[in-house]
Amino acid sequence: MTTPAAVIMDAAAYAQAVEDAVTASAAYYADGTSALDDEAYDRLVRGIAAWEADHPEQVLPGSPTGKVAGGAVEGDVPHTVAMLSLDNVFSPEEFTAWTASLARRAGHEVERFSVEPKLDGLAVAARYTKGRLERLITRGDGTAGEDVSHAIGTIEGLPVELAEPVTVEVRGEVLMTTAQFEHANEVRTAHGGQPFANPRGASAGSLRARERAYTVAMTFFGYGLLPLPGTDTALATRLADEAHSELMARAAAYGINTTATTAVPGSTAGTVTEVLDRVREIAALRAELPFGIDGIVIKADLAADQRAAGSGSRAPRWAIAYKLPAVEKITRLLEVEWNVGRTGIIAPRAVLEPVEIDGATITYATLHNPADITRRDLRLGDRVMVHRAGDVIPRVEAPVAHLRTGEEQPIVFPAVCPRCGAGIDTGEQRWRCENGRNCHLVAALSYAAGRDQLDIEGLGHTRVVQLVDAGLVTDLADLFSLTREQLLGLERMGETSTDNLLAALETAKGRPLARVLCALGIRGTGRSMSRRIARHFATMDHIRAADAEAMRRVEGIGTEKAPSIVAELAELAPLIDRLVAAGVNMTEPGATPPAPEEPATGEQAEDTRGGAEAAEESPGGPLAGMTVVVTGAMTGRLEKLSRNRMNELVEQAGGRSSSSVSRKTTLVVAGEGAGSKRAKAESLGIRLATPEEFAALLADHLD
Ligand SMILES: NC(=O)c1ccc[n+]([C@@H]2O[C@H](COP(=O)([O-])OP(=O)(O)OC[C@H]3O[C@@H](n4cnc5c(N)ncnc54)[C@H](O)[C@@H]3O)[C@@H](O)[C@H]2O)c1
Ligand SMILES: [Zn+2]
Repeated sequence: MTTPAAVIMDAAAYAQAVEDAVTASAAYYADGTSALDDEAYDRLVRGIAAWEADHPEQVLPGSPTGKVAGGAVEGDVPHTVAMLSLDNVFSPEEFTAWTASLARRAGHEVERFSVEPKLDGLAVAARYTKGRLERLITRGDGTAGEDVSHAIGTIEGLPVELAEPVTVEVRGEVLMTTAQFEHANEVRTAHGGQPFANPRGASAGSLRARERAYTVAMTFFGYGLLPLPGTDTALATRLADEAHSELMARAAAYGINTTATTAVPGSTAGTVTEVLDRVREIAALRAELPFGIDGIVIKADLAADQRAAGSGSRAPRWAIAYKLPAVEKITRLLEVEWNVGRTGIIAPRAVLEPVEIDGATITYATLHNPADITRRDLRLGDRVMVHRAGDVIPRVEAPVAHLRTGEEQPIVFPAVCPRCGAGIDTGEQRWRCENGRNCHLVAALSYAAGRDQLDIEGLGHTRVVQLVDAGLVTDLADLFSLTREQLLGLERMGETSTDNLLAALETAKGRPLARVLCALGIRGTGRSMSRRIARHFATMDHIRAADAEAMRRVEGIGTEKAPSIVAELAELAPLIDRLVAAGVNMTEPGATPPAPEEPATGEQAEDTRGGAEAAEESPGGPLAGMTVVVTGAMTGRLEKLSRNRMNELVEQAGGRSSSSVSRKTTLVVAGEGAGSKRAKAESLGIRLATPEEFAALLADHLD
């Protein structure tokens, strides 16, 4: 699994690629503000390397290939021994091939490897004189680094004073744990700064920053220990001769933090198989680690093997990075959705421009909670760093703030529960619908009682909440078994309102099947779909008897929707049974059930389908075969009818209701103030009717 290379066509594209890579690299090491994610950067550098292999005479001196930090970083403090990068392998095969070349250089099979996580931060050298930390230097270009001694004392795991008064250089990685990163961005944005895109960038930026009004914590993990000019001879000899694993134990004894304190401690292995087993173990733990790793570093453990293998100018030959797939990608934040969970927690979710991370296409990512959005200063349209490791739900790490265009928009937080419309308890970090666990039920019942469904007068949102809170109603059917006594027992429920509500419930039982079906709130079936299903099947029994195939005969129901509707109806069976028992109407006025299907195949099946449709419409009423659009204000007999009721009427009269005028439209009912739809109908030569004319046409269907 090697990152594919960018394709470079000519010298001009090559020069541009070199410039882009160096710019990205400089930003990456300086303060973590590269415009590219690692995968994009690696692809670019591979493209550069491929082009250079074909055009060796045209290699530009500024090329990043073969250099530590891509040649983009400089320093003025010379390193005693070069601080190199690492070569990479991406598969067991590549790793095995590397051990073969290592054996050739060492003159024998290497029999002891050290295996450590490859920590994703930045390398530093810490110089201790007589046990005191005196100087901290970045890797720089490998030969000289930058003095960052101002950070001494702010890095956990890198003590100012060692447990022994030794003069040594400790090398290791400075990084931010996930918690440190979150905190750093919080502090930073609170000080008016822009958030860092990811922990690696945050540690690079924070380590180099001087004279900030605040300090943020970072963590150090040592992975190297070597003598300095002032080291006493006996110790220097031991440091030169000890195995890597022994040096790590020594560093830990001095008080330096190492991977030994983590869930993925460095270990040794005797064979390639053992190494690969350990690689798999570490990789499997990656998603749960409190810090980022981007691979596993395998080193020849014994000093003699290391010496025999030697080093190149960019990387040692005795160590290799077994790279793991990238877990971070930059993409765009398109939208924020607010979902209400089972317990009423209202959780934001990021809708992303689809991005592939480690083989999976990511479209959604968690945003934890509203405070998190504020803390990260996220905006709609932001380029964001998305993190996904293993099966853990992808998360938005942070905005890539330096890529902002100014077009980004603030994220609007909901003022009421997006599901049931109740107030939101914003007292905690995680917002919660005031209806808590009842949110779903309240939303479902309020919807069912709504004007376009069962139209139960007197059963508004507040009343629903009251009934649910009192435990009187746990589903739709319970509404119809409410007693007078129960209702009278509720607060603010007098005799009159009780009687009115009971009467309204009685009326609701007689609503057409389409509305009852709609009240059930089956996913993907709104008002018009419910009407079509009800008209097609005529009775609830026919609907329930339908399999996916039969369901698909309803206009507008495709292969995906049909089985899900059938399955949901099956789930609702007990509820529907109880509604039937309560006396709720389960037939659609004016509709006739479909003729029983004759088994048919191929073209014949199509014919049967056409026949079924024709049969559905033929009993049809005055609007049979017509597609009707209603627009403008209704008057006369139609004045009080909602648009939904109008559409319902159209369909009861055998027509199809539509909301937009097209060539398929056969009639436009244009009331007062009908604007563009009327104009369009006129331009297309479509028949127009006034509300009065239409009422006359529908006389039989108006009550
Ligand atoms: N996004 C960008 O714009 C951009 C630019 C430049 C580089 N990069 C990324 O940086 C990487 C190359 O950087 P690099 O040169 O620092 O090399 P590297 O990160 O691939 O490997 C070398 C480094 O690994 C670190 N390391 C972690 N754990 C270690 C351990 N246990 N033992 C030894 N070393 C350990 C050390 O810091 C060492 O310097 C690539 O993955 C590239 O994608 C990205
Ligand atoms: Zn709610």
